[in-house]
Order: sequence, then C-alpha cells, then structure tokens
Amino acid sequence: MLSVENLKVVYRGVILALDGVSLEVGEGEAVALLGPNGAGKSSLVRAIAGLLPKFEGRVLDGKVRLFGREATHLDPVGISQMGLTAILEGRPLFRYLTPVENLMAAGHRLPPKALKEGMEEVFARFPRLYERRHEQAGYLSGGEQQMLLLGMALLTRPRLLVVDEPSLGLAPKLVGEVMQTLEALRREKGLSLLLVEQNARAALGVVDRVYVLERGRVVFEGSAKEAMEDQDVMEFYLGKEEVGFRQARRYRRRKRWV
Ligand SMILES: Nc1ncnc2c1ncn2[C@@H]1O[C@H](COP(=O)(O)OP(=O)(O)OP(=O)(O)O)[C@@H](O)[C@H]1O
Repeated sequence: MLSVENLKVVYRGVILALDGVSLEVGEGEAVALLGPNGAGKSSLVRAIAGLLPKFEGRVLDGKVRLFGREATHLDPVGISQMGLTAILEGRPLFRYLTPVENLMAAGHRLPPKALKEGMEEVFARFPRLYERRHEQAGYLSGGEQQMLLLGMALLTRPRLLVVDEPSLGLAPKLVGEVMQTLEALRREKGLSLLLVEQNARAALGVVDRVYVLERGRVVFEGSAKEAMEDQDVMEFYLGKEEVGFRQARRYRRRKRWV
C-alpha cells in the first residue's frame, strides 16, 4: 500500500533530514512512526504527501510507492487522488470558517448528496462538533479541532490516512479519545493508518507495527508488542518522564543504535 525505500530528503540543498529511510504500511495495517523532536518524522510525511517543495525540501534519493505505483515526485493533488490523505501537524484548518464550511471545503470533490451524507456521518460521530458547527473553527478546543480534521479527512475518502502528531498539546483524556477514534475509523472503514507521534504510550495501543526514527534514520522496527518489550524503546519513549539524567546517560551508552 505504502512503500518507502531508502529515502533521502534535503532542505535548501544542504540540510539532510532523512538519510536512507525505508518503511512499509500494508493494506489495513496501522503503523506508528515514533521519534524525538527533529528526528525527521514530519519530513517523511511531507515526502509521502508530495509536500516537500512547499517547505523548500526535495527528495535527493530513494523512492515512494503508493498503491503499487511510483509516487516519489507526484504533486499533492495527484497523491490525494490516489487515496492518501495526510493531516499535517499544527492542526491546519480554516480558522475563520465554521466546522460546516471546513467540512464542505474538504469534501468539495463529492457530489452534493454524498457530501451531505458524509457530513451527517461526521456530525453523528462527533456530537460536540455538531453543537459547535456554526462557530469559528479557530475557537474550538484542540481536541475539537483534531476531531474536525479527522472529519475533514474522512470526507476525502482515503484508503491510507497519515496523521502527524494528533496528540500534540492535548490533555491525556483527549489523547485517548483521539486514539480511540483512529482505531474505530480504521476498523469500520478498513483504512490503513500511518500514525506519527512523539507520544509513544498513546500510539502503541492502537498500531500493529512501529518504526522509531532518530536523526533521519530508522533505529527500531518491529511489532507493537516487540516495541513494548524492547528495553531501549520502553525507557526512552515510554518512560522518559521518569528517566533521570544519570539513567538517560546510561541509556545513551547502552543504546544499540548510537
Ligand atoms: N523547512 C525546513 N527547512 C530547513 N530545515 C528543516 C525544515 N523542516 C525541517 N527541517 C529540519 O529537518 C530535520 C527534521 O525535521 P522534522 O520536522 O522532519 O522532524 P520531526 O521529527 O517531525 O520533529 P518534530 O517532532 O519536532 O516536529 C530537523 O533538523 C529540522 O530542523
């Protein structure tokens, strides 16, 4: 479904953000991409979604294949028409428009009847969004904005959904809700999912497989169960708030991939 092979990404010709990354997402599979700040997670999302040129970046080497077709240098519209929808980090929505208007914009390619039914489905799934459907989206809470973005993504009828850091800035309870929603969407719609997160604890509960990225390279790859059993991943990504400075140093020394 999605296959990334040995991808190298550079910004402004000099900043190497990805240094030979390979990753697969199979049909109906949910995969997490974890990693600390600056690891290259968003760069990978941009590369997959054809958005690098907007950030002064480009693919230096390697390939992206989507649904069995070469997609490395396709533009974002072409990629979205193939069935990939990416929700970028930072909750990109039309802040001065209402949820209804945002949803209409996202579903503009649908025939009117399908758009109406799609919007009804979104509002049935997210009742809080229905209550606030005529308010400016910029005034919604972080959790409500995330739900709106998921609703907008649904109206594009994706086969593969890529979500970049949906938990960012949300209270733990809301993070749980967002993760449960992603799981439900995947189950009910048969979606494939690439979930990009720093919040490993939240992501590991809803995915089949995991990649960990550090400094532009994949440093761990395995099932969610293997990730939870891997001491390095556990300590650094799941227990990092409990890891003190000395332990972190010990971790750095022991860490296989440094
Ligand atoms: N538009 C850009 N121009 C120049 N360098 C960039 C640009 N975007 C990202 N970078 C650099 O590329 C590297 C990877 O950044 P990226 O945003 O992909 O990491 P990330 O894992 O998504 O981090 P975060 O979790 O903080 O968003 C970093 O060194 C970053 O400074």
